[in-house]
Amino acid sequence: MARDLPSAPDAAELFAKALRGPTIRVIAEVKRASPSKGAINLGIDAAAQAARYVEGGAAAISVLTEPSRFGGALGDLADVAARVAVPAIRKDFLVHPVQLWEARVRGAAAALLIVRALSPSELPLLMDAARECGLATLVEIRDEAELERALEVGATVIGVNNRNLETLIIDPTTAPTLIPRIPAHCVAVAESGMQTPDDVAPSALAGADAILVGSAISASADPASAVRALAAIPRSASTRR
Ligand SMILES: O=C(O)c1ccccc1NCC(=O)[C@H](O)[C@H](O)COP(=O)(O)O
Repeated sequence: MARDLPSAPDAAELFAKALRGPTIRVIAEVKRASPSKGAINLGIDAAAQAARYVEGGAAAISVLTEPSRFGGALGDLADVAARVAVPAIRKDFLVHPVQLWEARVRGAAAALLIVRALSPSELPLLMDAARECGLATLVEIRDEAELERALEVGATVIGVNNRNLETLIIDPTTAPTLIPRIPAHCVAVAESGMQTPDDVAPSALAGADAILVGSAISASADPASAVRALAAIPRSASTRR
Protein backbone atom coordinates (compact mmCIF):
# COMPACT_ATOMS: atom_id res chain seq x y z
CA MET A 1 0.00 0.00 0.00
CA ALA A 2 2.79 2.40 0.90
CA ARG A 3 4.58 1.80 -2.39
CA ASP A 4 1.43 2.75 -4.33
CA LEU A 5 0.98 6.13 -2.63
CA PRO A 6 1.42 9.26 -4.74
CA SER A 7 4.65 11.08 -3.88
CA ALA A 8 4.46 14.08 -1.55
CA PRO A 9 7.65 16.05 -2.14
CA ASP A 10 6.47 19.28 -0.50
CA ALA A 11 5.05 17.76 2.72
CA ALA A 12 7.39 19.69 5.04
CA GLU A 13 6.74 23.00 3.29
CA LEU A 14 2.95 22.57 3.35
CA PHE A 15 2.98 21.59 7.03
CA ALA A 16 5.09 24.60 8.00
CA LYS A 17 2.82 26.89 5.98
CA ALA A 18 -0.26 25.59 7.79
CA LEU A 19 1.33 26.49 11.13
CA ARG A 20 2.16 30.12 10.41
CA GLY A 21 -0.22 33.06 10.40
CA PRO A 22 -1.07 36.36 12.06
CA THR A 23 -2.56 34.57 15.06
CA ILE A 24 -1.25 31.61 17.05
CA ARG A 25 -2.04 28.45 15.11
CA VAL A 26 -3.62 25.65 17.13
CA ILE A 27 -2.63 22.01 16.71
CA ALA A 28 -5.64 20.40 18.35
CA GLU A 29 -5.17 16.95 19.83
CA VAL A 30 -7.64 14.09 20.07
CA LYS A 31 -6.82 12.70 23.52
CA ARG A 32 -9.03 10.14 25.26
CA ALA A 33 -6.70 9.43 28.18
CA SER A 34 -3.15 10.01 29.35
CA PRO A 35 -0.65 8.72 31.88
CA SER A 36 -0.79 12.03 33.78
CA LYS A 37 -4.58 12.47 33.86
CA GLY A 38 -6.04 8.99 33.38
CA ALA A 39 -9.39 9.15 31.60
CA ILE A 40 -10.01 12.49 29.84
CA ASN A 41 -12.90 11.72 27.49
CA LEU A 42 -12.97 8.02 26.69
CA GLY A 43 -15.98 8.23 24.41
CA ILE A 44 -14.52 10.66 21.87
CA ASP A 45 -15.29 9.89 18.23
CA ALA A 46 -11.97 10.99 16.73
CA ALA A 47 -13.28 12.20 13.35
CA ALA A 48 -16.25 14.09 14.85
CA GLN A 49 -13.98 15.71 17.44
CA ALA A 50 -11.49 16.75 14.74
CA ALA A 51 -14.31 18.29 12.70
CA ARG A 52 -15.31 20.38 15.74
CA TYR A 53 -11.72 21.50 16.23
CA VAL A 54 -11.52 22.60 12.59
CA GLU A 55 -14.83 24.47 12.99
CA GLY A 56 -13.09 26.38 15.80
CA GLY A 57 -10.12 27.21 13.58
CA ALA A 58 -7.61 24.41 14.29
CA ALA A 59 -4.70 24.49 11.82
CA ALA A 60 -3.79 20.80 12.28
CA ILE A 61 -5.02 17.78 14.23
CA SER A 62 -2.77 15.70 16.46
CA VAL A 63 -4.01 12.12 16.70
CA LEU A 64 -2.65 9.96 19.50
CA THR A 65 -2.36 6.42 18.17
CA GLU A 66 -0.90 4.76 21.29
CA PRO A 67 -3.60 2.40 22.60
CA SER A 68 -2.67 1.30 26.13
CA ARG A 69 -2.17 4.60 27.99
CA PHE A 70 -3.76 7.15 25.64
CA GLY A 71 -6.70 5.15 24.29
CA GLY A 72 -5.59 5.90 20.74
CA ALA A 73 -5.66 3.82 17.56
CA LEU A 74 -4.23 3.91 14.07
CA GLY A 75 -7.81 3.76 12.84
CA ASP A 76 -8.40 7.18 14.44
CA LEU A 77 -5.70 8.60 12.21
CA ALA A 78 -7.36 7.25 9.07
CA ASP A 79 -10.78 8.50 10.23
CA VAL A 80 -9.47 11.99 11.03
CA ALA A 81 -7.45 12.31 7.81
CA ALA A 82 -10.49 11.29 5.78
CA ARG A 83 -12.76 13.80 7.57
CA VAL A 84 -10.79 17.06 7.75
CA ALA A 85 -8.75 19.01 5.22
CA VAL A 86 -6.06 20.26 7.65
CA PRO A 87 -2.90 18.17 8.27
CA ALA A 88 -3.28 15.14 10.56
CA ILE A 89 -0.26 14.30 12.71
CA ARG A 90 0.53 10.84 14.04
CA LYS A 91 1.38 11.38 17.72
CA ASP A 92 3.02 8.35 19.28
CA PHE A 93 6.39 7.08 20.45
CA LEU A 94 7.78 6.45 16.99
CA VAL A 95 11.03 4.52 16.86
CA HIS A 96 10.97 2.67 13.52
CA PRO A 97 10.48 3.73 9.88
CA VAL A 98 7.62 1.27 9.44
CA GLN A 99 5.58 3.38 11.88
CA LEU A 100 6.01 6.34 9.54
CA TRP A 101 4.78 4.31 6.59
CA GLU A 102 1.83 3.16 8.73
CA ALA A 103 1.00 6.82 9.31
CA ARG A 104 1.35 7.85 5.67
CA VAL A 105 -0.83 4.98 4.48
CA ARG A 106 -3.56 6.19 6.84
CA GLY A 107 -3.45 9.70 5.42
CA ALA A 108 -1.22 11.49 7.93
CA ALA A 109 0.60 14.59 6.70
CA ALA A 110 3.10 14.58 9.55
CA ALA A 111 4.47 12.55 12.44
CA LEU A 112 5.95 13.35 15.83
CA LEU A 113 9.61 12.54 16.52
CA ILE A 114 10.69 12.94 20.15
CA VAL A 115 14.41 13.72 20.26
CA ARG A 116 14.76 12.38 23.81
CA ALA A 117 13.31 9.02 22.78
CA LEU A 118 15.74 8.52 19.89
CA SER A 119 19.45 7.70 19.94
CA PRO A 120 21.97 9.79 17.95
CA SER A 121 21.75 7.26 15.11
CA GLU A 122 17.96 6.77 15.23
CA LEU A 123 16.95 10.43 14.90
CA PRO A 124 18.61 11.04 11.49
CA LEU A 125 17.42 7.65 10.30
CA LEU A 126 13.81 8.49 11.14
CA MET A 127 14.09 12.00 9.66
CA ASP A 128 15.34 10.49 6.40
CA ALA A 129 12.61 7.86 6.47
CA ALA A 130 9.96 10.57 6.96
CA ARG A 131 11.30 12.51 3.97
CA GLU A 132 11.41 9.32 1.91
CA CYS A 133 7.79 8.46 2.61
CA GLY A 134 6.53 12.04 2.15
CA LEU A 135 5.71 12.90 5.75
CA ALA A 136 6.48 16.18 7.47
CA THR A 137 7.80 16.02 11.03
CA LEU A 138 7.09 17.75 14.31
CA VAL A 139 10.38 17.32 16.17
CA GLU A 140 9.95 17.56 19.93
CA ILE A 141 12.58 18.89 22.33
CA ARG A 142 12.84 19.89 25.99
CA ASP A 143 16.27 21.48 26.34
CA GLU A 144 19.02 23.23 24.39
CA ALA A 145 21.04 20.11 23.68
CA GLU A 146 17.94 18.54 22.12
CA LEU A 147 17.35 21.70 20.09
CA GLU A 148 20.87 21.37 18.65
CA ARG A 149 20.14 17.75 17.73
CA ALA A 150 16.86 18.75 16.07
CA LEU A 151 18.59 21.45 14.02
CA GLU A 152 21.43 19.10 13.01
CA VAL A 153 18.95 16.77 11.34
CA GLY A 154 17.20 19.63 9.53
CA ALA A 155 14.01 19.91 11.59
CA THR A 156 11.88 22.83 10.43
CA VAL A 157 8.89 22.40 12.78
CA ILE A 158 10.11 22.19 16.37
CA GLY A 159 7.89 21.60 19.39
CA VAL A 160 9.00 22.46 22.92
CA ASN A 161 7.22 20.27 25.44
CA ASN A 162 6.43 21.84 28.81
CA ARG A 163 5.78 18.31 30.09
CA ASN A 164 8.70 16.28 31.36
CA LEU A 165 7.87 12.88 29.90
CA GLU A 166 9.81 11.07 32.64
CA THR A 167 8.21 12.75 35.68
CA LEU A 168 5.03 13.98 33.88
CA ILE A 169 5.49 17.34 35.64
CA ILE A 170 4.53 20.43 33.64
CA ASP A 171 6.93 23.36 33.80
CA PRO A 172 5.19 26.23 31.95
CA THR A 173 8.49 28.13 31.67
CA THR A 174 10.12 25.51 29.41
CA ALA A 175 8.57 26.60 26.11
CA PRO A 176 8.86 30.39 26.72
CA THR A 177 12.54 29.90 27.65
CA LEU A 178 13.54 27.76 24.67
CA ILE A 179 11.39 29.22 21.89
CA PRO A 180 13.52 32.38 21.50
CA ARG A 181 16.46 30.05 20.67
CA ILE A 182 14.62 28.40 17.77
CA PRO A 183 15.83 29.99 14.51
CA ALA A 184 13.30 32.17 12.71
CA HIS A 185 13.24 29.91 9.63
CA CYS A 186 11.72 27.14 11.81
CA VAL A 187 8.14 26.95 13.05
CA ALA A 188 8.13 27.03 16.87
CA VAL A 189 5.39 25.12 18.68
CA ALA A 190 4.68 25.31 22.43
CA GLU A 191 3.29 22.03 23.75
CA SER A 192 1.36 20.83 26.81
CA GLY A 193 -0.26 22.19 29.93
CA MET A 194 -2.21 25.04 28.34
CA GLN A 195 -5.93 25.59 28.87
CA THR A 196 -6.65 29.30 28.56
CA PRO A 197 -5.31 32.24 26.52
CA ASP A 198 -3.48 33.37 29.68
CA ASP A 199 -1.58 30.07 29.70
CA VAL A 200 -0.54 30.63 26.07
CA ALA A 201 0.55 34.28 26.48
CA PRO A 202 4.15 33.63 27.68
CA SER A 203 4.89 31.35 24.70
CA ALA A 204 3.20 33.76 22.29
CA LEU A 205 5.33 36.61 23.64
CA ALA A 206 8.44 34.45 23.29
CA GLY A 207 7.75 34.05 19.57
CA ALA A 208 5.71 30.83 19.27
CA ASP A 209 3.99 30.32 15.93
CA ALA A 210 1.72 27.57 17.18
CA ILE A 211 0.57 25.62 20.23
CA LEU A 212 -0.31 21.98 20.72
CA VAL A 213 -3.24 21.46 23.09
CA GLY A 214 -4.86 18.18 24.05
CA SER A 215 -6.44 17.61 27.47
CA ALA A 216 -8.33 20.89 27.85
CA ILE A 217 -10.05 20.77 24.46
CA SER A 218 -10.65 17.00 24.57
CA ALA A 219 -12.47 17.39 27.89
CA SER A 220 -14.42 20.47 26.80
CA ALA A 221 -18.18 20.28 26.29
CA ASP A 222 -17.73 22.76 23.41
CA PRO A 223 -14.45 21.91 21.66
CA ALA A 224 -15.03 24.32 18.75
CA SER A 225 -15.34 27.32 21.09
CA ALA A 226 -12.42 26.10 23.20
CA VAL A 227 -10.18 26.03 20.10
CA ARG A 228 -11.59 29.34 18.82
CA ALA A 229 -10.55 31.15 22.01
CA LEU A 230 -6.96 29.91 21.64
CA ALA A 231 -6.76 30.49 17.88
CA ALA A 232 -7.58 34.20 18.33
CA ILE A 233 -4.37 34.98 20.24
CA PRO A 234 -2.15 37.32 18.18
CA ARG A 235 1.30 36.07 17.23
CA SER A 236 4.09 38.37 18.43
CA ALA A 237 6.39 40.14 16.01
CA SER A 238 9.20 37.59 15.98
CA THR A 239 11.92 38.04 18.54
CA ARG A 240 13.70 34.94 17.22
CA ARG A 241 17.17 35.00 15.67
O1 LIG B 1 -0.03 13.68 28.48
C1 LIG B 1 0.64 12.88 29.15
O2 LIG B 1 0.35 12.55 30.31
C2 LIG B 1 1.90 12.28 28.58
C3 LIG B 1 2.61 11.38 29.35
C4 LIG B 1 3.75 10.78 28.84
C5 LIG B 1 4.18 11.06 27.57
C6 LIG B 1 3.47 11.97 26.78
C7 LIG B 1 2.35 12.58 27.28
N1 LIG B 1 1.63 13.46 26.53
C8 LIG B 1 1.97 13.77 25.18
C9 LIG B 1 1.89 15.20 24.91
O3 LIG B 1 2.90 15.77 24.58
C10 LIG B 1 0.57 15.89 25.03
O4 LIG B 1 -0.43 15.01 24.68
C11 LIG B 1 0.36 17.15 24.21
O5 LIG B 1 1.45 18.01 24.24
C12 LIG B 1 -0.87 17.88 24.74
O6 LIG B 1 -0.71 18.18 26.11
P1 LIG B 1 -1.92 18.65 27.02
O7 LIG B 1 -2.56 19.84 26.37
O8 LIG B 1 -1.31 19.00 28.34
O9 LIG B 1 -2.85 17.50 27.11
